[in-house]
Amino acid sequence: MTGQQADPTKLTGRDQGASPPVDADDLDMDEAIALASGALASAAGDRAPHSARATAHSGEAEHHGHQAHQAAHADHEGESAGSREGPSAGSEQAGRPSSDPPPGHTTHTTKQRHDRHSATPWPEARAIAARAARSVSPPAPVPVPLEAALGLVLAAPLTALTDLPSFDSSAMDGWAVAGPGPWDVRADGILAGHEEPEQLDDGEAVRIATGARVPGDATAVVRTEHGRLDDKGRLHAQREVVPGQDIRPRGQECRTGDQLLPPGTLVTPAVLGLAAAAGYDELVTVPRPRVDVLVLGDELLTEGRPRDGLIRDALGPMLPPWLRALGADVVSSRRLGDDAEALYSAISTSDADLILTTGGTAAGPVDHVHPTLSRLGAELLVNGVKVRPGHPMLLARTKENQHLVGLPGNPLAAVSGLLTLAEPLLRVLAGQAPPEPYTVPVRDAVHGHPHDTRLVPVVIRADRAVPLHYYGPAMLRGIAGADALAVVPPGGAQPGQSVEILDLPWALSGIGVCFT
Ligand SMILES: Nc1nc2c(c(=O)[nH]1)N[C@H]1C(S)=C(S)[C@@H](COP(=O)(O)OP(=O)(O)OC[C@H]3O[C@@H](n4cnc5c(N)ncnc54)[C@H](O)[C@@H]3O)O[C@H]1N2
Ligand code: MOO
Repeated sequence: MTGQQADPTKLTGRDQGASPPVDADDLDMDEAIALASGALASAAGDRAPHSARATAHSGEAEHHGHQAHQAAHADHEGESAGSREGPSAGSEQAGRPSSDPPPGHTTHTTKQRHDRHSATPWPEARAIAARAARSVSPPAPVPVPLEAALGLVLAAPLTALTDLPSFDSSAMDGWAVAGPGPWDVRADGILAGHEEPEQLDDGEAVRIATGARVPGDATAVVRTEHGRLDDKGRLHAQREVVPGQDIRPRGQECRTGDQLLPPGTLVTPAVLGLAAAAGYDELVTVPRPRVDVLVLGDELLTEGRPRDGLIRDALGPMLPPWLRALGADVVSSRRLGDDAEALYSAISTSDADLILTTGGTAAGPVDHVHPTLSRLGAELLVNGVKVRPGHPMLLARTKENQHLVGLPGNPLAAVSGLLTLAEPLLRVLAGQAPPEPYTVPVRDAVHGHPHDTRLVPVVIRADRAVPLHYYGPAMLRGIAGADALAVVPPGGAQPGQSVEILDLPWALSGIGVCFT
């Protein structure tokens, strides 16, 4: 990994030796119920945190366990009780499968809720997101000056506008020679950028610089260090001279009209260099998909320390640069609080290709995303995904050529939604080919969810994925030190088992390249 100084796999201070915090979503509701009813009593013996979760509604969970586990219990409880609902609502939830409507909820709300049975499997959710983007009418390609094209994708093949090299040129500093030596050396030399030099006759040589035009009839270039001038000023080669040596013939790299790169190529610094060499001043590119980010939640502060039950908005600072790294143009990023009208108005007036909301995807009293989509007549393409964290994420078509990805509010759950739904969609809209999937064996056992895929922050060390601690849905501590997310199948992964890896955009390319 580039530029990483600290090793996040090493624990320090009082965390030393602590086992990874149990994730808030280690169990699904059915298992929690079984635990609560004692059916899994023996399993609960060595999984104390889980049994604590099953009784979370009684308020005991917060007092179980120690150190890092305590934070995870709080999440556990939060997950089963609903992040903005009180303890009694929690106890309702903890006692029934998530597919059952809790008392007091309207049928409308119940239908909007995601449950495990209607949730989309993780690989399928990604495929649906990519397909949704392919259903959009492709935008007109735009010509962009070279200096603004980094990170965009070529909308047309990069075709050579010239032969490269465009003239026969010297590969070395030395003498251009004609015929066998020794050679009489002309008085004038030839530098790069000079006009066409005079022809050489057999037995003649001329001083030449690297990159300069080779005179017609020159048969080779003799490097400075391989030639010697005698006292009459004649040049002698000190090595055998092979015809054509150190001459770069015109068109060696390409001929005018050759395709140098196909459409869909990401414009990297090397592509900019090649394009310039091949004669381009601007490149025809796929316009960046335009994204509006809407951050929901009355509890969010934009500065200072958390206080009075308010917390810092972690997603406002995180999502725009991450989206840019995925090829998007973030047109706006706004905080709307928990205001259903403001959300309705922001979505209905947006002309972005993608609207990204954060928070408000669950069934709490101020979770307005589902009702608003329903009011807008949006088509839900994905309503919950079998992935932890982040299972309440959603994808909707809000109008022709416009989609909305609803990210759950828990920050790591939001990352999961970003990589599961927004990334495949944006890649297609941005004209990028999907990255070739690859797997890496995990170094340590990774705890899995019984039914769902789990995304776990990892660092790659010696060709092994090392799972990081602090991967609870509300935690960014793990992902902030990670190279990638490991895709852990239902049931978990054993040491040495290969799992798919989702790279984080900055881990390979470095921050300067990917965030322009
Ligand atoms: N009854 C149910 N409650 C919940 C369920 C469920 O299935 N049934 N799912 C839980 C899961 S899992 C998640 S994830 C969250 C998703 O909730 P929302 O998308 O509605 O998000 P909020 O309730 O608005 O927030 C959740 C949590 O995240 C914090 N948050 C929100 N925005 C930010 C931000 N920009 N920066 C930092 N933290 C943020 C918020 O304060 C809450 O703590 O729902 C569970 N509940
Ligand atoms: O636990 Mo949720 O799955 O935080 O997204």
